Amino acid sequence: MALAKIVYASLTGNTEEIADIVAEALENLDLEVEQEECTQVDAEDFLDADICIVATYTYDDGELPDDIVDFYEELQELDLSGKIFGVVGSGDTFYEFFCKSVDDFEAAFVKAGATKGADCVKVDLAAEEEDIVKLEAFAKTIASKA
Ligand SMILES: Cc1cc2nc3c(=O)[nH]c(=O)nc-3n(C[C@H](O)[C@H](O)[C@H](O)COP(=O)(O)O)c2cc1C
Repeated sequence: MALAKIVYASLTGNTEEIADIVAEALENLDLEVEQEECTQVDAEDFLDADICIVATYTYDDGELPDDIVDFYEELQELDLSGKIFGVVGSGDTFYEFFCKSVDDFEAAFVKAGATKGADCVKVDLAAEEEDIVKLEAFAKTIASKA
């Protein structure tokens, strides 16, 4: 059974809920899923996974959350060739750099040599019905690549 690892950063819960939605959708597609908060893991834990997923919010003018910076820096040093990746996240369209951390993680995965398994999903604050549809489609597409 393919293993999907989801690593998330979340301050007020929106991104954790997004990670939960993706995890449940992947489990319903018969994948084994491990979900961890970003300070509890090392980026190299992705080496055990077939599918590597990051869920992150964006802070202060398009910055990465402090909690996930170490993970982000480690990630870029890895060789993740042969791995499938996907990135989802929450932001707020009020800000100029909406969900920029999602784009930053996409670039980090590409630098690490991973293959994009599905288009990123950016959610405005908490996931609503239309976002859940997008997140489930993300899970279905990425699962089909494993
Ligand atoms: C001080 C502050 C700065 C923020 N800066 C950005 C930003 O630059 N871009 C963005 O898309 N969202 C920004 N946000 C919005 C958060 O990313 C958004 O509230 C998100 O849902 C938080 O996710 P969480 O509930 O998982 O912590 C900011 C929020 C705060 C409080």
